[in-house]
Amino acid sequence: MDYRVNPGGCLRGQISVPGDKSISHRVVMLGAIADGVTEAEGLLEGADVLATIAAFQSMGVHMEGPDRGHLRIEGVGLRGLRAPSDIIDCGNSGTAMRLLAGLLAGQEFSCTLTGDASLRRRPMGRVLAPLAQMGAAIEAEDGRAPLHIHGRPLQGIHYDLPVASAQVKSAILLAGLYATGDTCVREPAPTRDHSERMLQGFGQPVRVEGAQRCLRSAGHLRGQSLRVPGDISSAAFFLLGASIAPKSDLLLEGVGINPTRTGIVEILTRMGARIDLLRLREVGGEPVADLRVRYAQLRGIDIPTRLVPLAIDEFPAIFIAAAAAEGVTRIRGAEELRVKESDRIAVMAAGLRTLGIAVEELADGAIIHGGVLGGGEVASHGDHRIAMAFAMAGLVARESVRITDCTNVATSFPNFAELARTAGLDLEVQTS
Ligand SMILES: O=C(O)C1=C[C@@H](OP(=O)(O)O)[C@@H](O)[C@H](O)C1
Ligand SMILES: C=C(OP(=O)(O)O)C(=O)O
Repeated sequence: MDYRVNPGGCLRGQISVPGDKSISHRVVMLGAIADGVTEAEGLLEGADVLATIAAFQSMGVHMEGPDRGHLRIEGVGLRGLRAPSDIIDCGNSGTAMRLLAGLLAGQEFSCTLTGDASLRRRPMGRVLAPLAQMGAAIEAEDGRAPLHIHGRPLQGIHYDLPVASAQVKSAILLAGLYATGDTCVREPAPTRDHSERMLQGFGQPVRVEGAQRCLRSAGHLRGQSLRVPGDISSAAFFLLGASIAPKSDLLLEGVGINPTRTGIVEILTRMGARIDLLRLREVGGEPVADLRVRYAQLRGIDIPTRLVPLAIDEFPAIFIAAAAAEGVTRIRGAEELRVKESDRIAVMAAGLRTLGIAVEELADGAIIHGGVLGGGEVASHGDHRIAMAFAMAGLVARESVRITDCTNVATSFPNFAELARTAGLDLEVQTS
């Protein structure tokens, strides 16, 4: 499935983006192994989260939904999962695979996790190493999926994360629920803290000791009812589009603004964007606001490296903002982008060059020279965020932009095309 975006137009009105993907995965996981019922509202019904739901159903967890964002989970308790009937397919989702590896390492059964071609290329050694230190037995060729997990008793560890990764942190903390003693993870820089917040909400204390997060298993979790906030990583494409397209004025309702996720707001604001945070409130243990974004001429900046983990999924959008800005933008310290659903540095650089923008690719980032975007055909390489970022580039391109291989947009934002059209993007979905 391809997108074709015709130039012109602006983004206006009021929209709500779907539920947060990171939080949705976690509520399914914790709800499944909690005691009692968990009810989620506003859950993302994207393919990545559906893969996590199917994984727990195959391990004997009964769920109703998801139906219009509502999911009811009958928790089986920490020790209630059963050996899955088949190989677990995590699809395109790194979060599903890495968090499940931690959650399943201490079970009393064996299972296998696999995924699509993109996920089978991504590094899993980063979770296998700490889990092995905890006593896990996980076989994987060359540190890649499929992962063959042989459940074993685990013991807690103190682990210094070599990369700033919320997925690795979360995998270790989830394994810690099944381990004896304390499990502590130290991060080199702050990363999203949804696991820590949600564990607390389910009655499992997580201690914060400087850059270290520690837990000692309470032996059980308590089922919860919670509402999932809108995903700031999905809102990011609209923050981008409205910032670069003249006459835009858009309100995004109910977006999660957890400070470990708001790097995109800070980066765009530093570039000159006009973004207002309105009606600040708390939803499901997470801060939420309505975001108003209006057109503004953006300027190139040097992106502070401390903001990289706080905006890690927003770099495809940031590359487009930089291309549409006046002057030069430098991105450094972002080598993690090379091991996402695609090599996001290489794929963004190639796509921008196709549209006539000068980009110097660096091992850990890029230097982007803002200019006028032309039209052309850009390959998304099956990466949802690349597809949505280039769709927004179409607002300011001189000719139409065709983006190929956009099916995976459904992993994180199933109604993207429809919502973008509602807001004013001239986007056609082409299936051949
Ligand atoms: O924990 C999570 O839910 C996520 C963590 C990030 O990955 P890393 O931990 O690999 O940086 C992010 O890119 C991903 O989309 C979701
Ligand atoms: C990197 C992403 O997700 P995951 O690691 O879960 O595949 C993403 O959604 O941009």
